[in-house]
Amino acid sequence: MACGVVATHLKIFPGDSVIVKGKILSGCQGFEVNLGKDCDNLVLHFNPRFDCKGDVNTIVLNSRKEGTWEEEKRESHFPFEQDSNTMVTFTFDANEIKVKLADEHELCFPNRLGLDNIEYIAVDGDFKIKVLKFA
Ligand SMILES: C=CCO[C@@H]1O[C@H](CO)[C@@H](O[C@@H]2O[C@H](CO)[C@H](O)[C@H](OCc3cn(-c4n[nH]c(N)n4)nn3)[C@H]2O)[C@H](O)[C@H]1NC(C)=O
Repeated sequence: MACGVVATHLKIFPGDSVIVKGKILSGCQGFEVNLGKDCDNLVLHFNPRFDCKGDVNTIVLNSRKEGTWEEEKRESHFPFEQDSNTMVTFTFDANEIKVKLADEHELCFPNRLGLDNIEYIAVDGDFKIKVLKFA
């Protein structure tokens, strides 16, 4: 997997959104967007998998607390194509993170860590980030 982009010391509060735009590389096995406090405390690990770790065309979502993965959620709605551009919007709320995919489909993931702000974002995998926008 490519070594991606990391942004720290952010001040993302409830009601704020992060828009990630980029290109899914040809032959992509998977990519991930991680949001949270730091790399070991993630309120959301968003991990579309084309074909890796036993998953095919599945979005794996999870949280990570003090370096330990918690219970995964899986989403079979998979509007991603290799060698194409995509956009994902993450809207942070005190109780959950709303994820809007490029086809307007929305997912929700609980704010299990109870974070009242997000200061860390990391994008990694077979993905070339083009835009990281805060709204
Ligand atoms: C079936 C038996 C065991 O279950 C498998 O267990 C794997 C290992 O935990 C799961 O894969 C991990 O799933 C995680 C999300 O739950 C992550 O996607 C993880 O890859 C990313 C990753 C980040 N990090 C990491 N280490 N340190 C930091 N900061 N980040 N380590 N791995 C994957 O390696 C994998 O998703 C899971 N599969 C199922 C079906 O549950």
